[in-house]
Amino acid sequence: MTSSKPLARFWEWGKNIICVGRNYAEHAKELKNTLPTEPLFFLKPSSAYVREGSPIIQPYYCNKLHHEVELGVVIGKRAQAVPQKTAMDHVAGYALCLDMTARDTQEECKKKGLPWTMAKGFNTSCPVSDFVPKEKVPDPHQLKIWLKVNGEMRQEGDTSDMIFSIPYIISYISGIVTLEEGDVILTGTPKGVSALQENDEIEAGIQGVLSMRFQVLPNY
Ligand SMILES: CC(=O)CC(=O)C(=O)O
Ligand SMILES: [Mg+2]
Repeated sequence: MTSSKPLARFWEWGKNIICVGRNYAEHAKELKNTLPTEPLFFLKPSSAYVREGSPIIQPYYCNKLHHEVELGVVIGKRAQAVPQKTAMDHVAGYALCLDMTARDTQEECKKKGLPWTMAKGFNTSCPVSDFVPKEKVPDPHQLKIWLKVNGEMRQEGDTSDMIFSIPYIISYISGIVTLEEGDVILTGTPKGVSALQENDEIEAGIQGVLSMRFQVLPNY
């Protein structure tokens, strides 16, 4: 197993950000989406990363910027078509991630049958926490993740509610896209996504593990 030490700065490596969508039934329901029969996934460029201390910038074309709090799984060892049984051997640790979404743009893309890159992959669309080595998380399917906006709770989810488990997701994705050390898989958001305003303060956390803060700024 590769040492988890260099992964403490996984967000600087220009690695893949792979996002699973509709992995919580209640969230799929709130957006009136159907439930997937296999993991639905899309990519963000690594320029989407932003760290605490820097703001989330609302894209100029977006009038409905949504937060989606998600558990990130950080890959520690190359995974190519791995079975579920050994999938967790490829995990180095975890991070809290936000899948920032230009919801109005995504709705337009869906209507026109276009890819979601402008809606999901813009600069600062992937705020991330510090890296948490897997030894510090006894069971990643028993974590409470939450997000507040200006002190008000908007999202409270439990990773036990994920439709597809982490080993299943790794096995499925790695059969299509080879996963490399430093790649991150965002595992989908629980219910409670909502629109943000300029200057809103976001605080999000994994209960008992860590929390992080970000401010939303306009693009000018
Ligand atoms: C409908 C979405 O935007 C999918 C997604 O990113 C999620 O469920 O998380
Ligand atoms: Mg998402």
